[in-house]
Amino acid sequence: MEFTKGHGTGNDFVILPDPDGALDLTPELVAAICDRRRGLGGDGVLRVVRAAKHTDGAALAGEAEWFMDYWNSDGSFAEMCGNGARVFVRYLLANGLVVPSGEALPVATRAGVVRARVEGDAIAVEMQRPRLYGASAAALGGLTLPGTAVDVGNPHLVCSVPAGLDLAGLDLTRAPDIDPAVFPAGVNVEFTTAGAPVSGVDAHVLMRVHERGSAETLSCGTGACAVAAVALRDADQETGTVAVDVPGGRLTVTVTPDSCWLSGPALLVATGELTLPPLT
Ligand SMILES: N[C@@H](CCC[C@H](N)C(=O)O)C(=O)O
Repeated sequence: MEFTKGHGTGNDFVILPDPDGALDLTPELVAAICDRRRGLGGDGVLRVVRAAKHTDGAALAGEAEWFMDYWNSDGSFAEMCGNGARVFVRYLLANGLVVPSGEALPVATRAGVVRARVEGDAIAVEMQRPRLYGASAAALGGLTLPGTAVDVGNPHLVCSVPAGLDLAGLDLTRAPDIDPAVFPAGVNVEFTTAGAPVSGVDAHVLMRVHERGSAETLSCGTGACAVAAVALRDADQETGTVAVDVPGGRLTVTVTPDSCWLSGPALLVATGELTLPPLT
């Protein structure tokens, strides 16, 4: 079957066109495709399916033609993927599946319909406004770091790394320990520290992430939104623009009274033919 590979700030996805929902995608198949040695490799899979043809998208078919069926690299589902949505829109545009009209382009997801617009080389997606809902902590390598639980359609825990501790030195080769009572469905854990001032933004933070279902990735769009919301709260601001530097590049997050725009590069890098099932 045909595939396209794409990424947004190094968060990479295998894109599978399946307009009529005919593909029997299973957790095992997704994990095999995302395997970086035996498969194509990716942080996740984006299946491009008509909303009307997918059980999780059918109720949204009146608002958006296309449903982003997002899967993590371990074969689990997630409600939302910010970088995935941006790459998904790049794919729709590149393949003539949506017509740019000057209006924001709707995409159905498990977290509802998001809207996207092209901003020069970047794709911006209007996400739900991050909701900060409590305190928790993550433990790794003998450290316990306090953090804030944030809902961006999917769950996040944003932990500030204290001055004197090297963000780049954190060992994210294994998942941080989290409180399953707070996060019964697991959580994406972001580690942040302040960056040097950048003109034109209200705050600048550096971020690394250990994603639920995908391990450490070079970037996480929903994570950047969560981190931006926490940075603004810490600056006593309800709204504002935050530059979030991730290992794969820079994302810009603008929080308004009722929404959150995530912007950054979204690129398609390859197309080809995938032999299914690559399960051995
Ligand atoms: N990388 C994504 C988030 C993908 C989903 C996440 N791993 C989860 O399970 O919630 C992004 O860019 O937002």
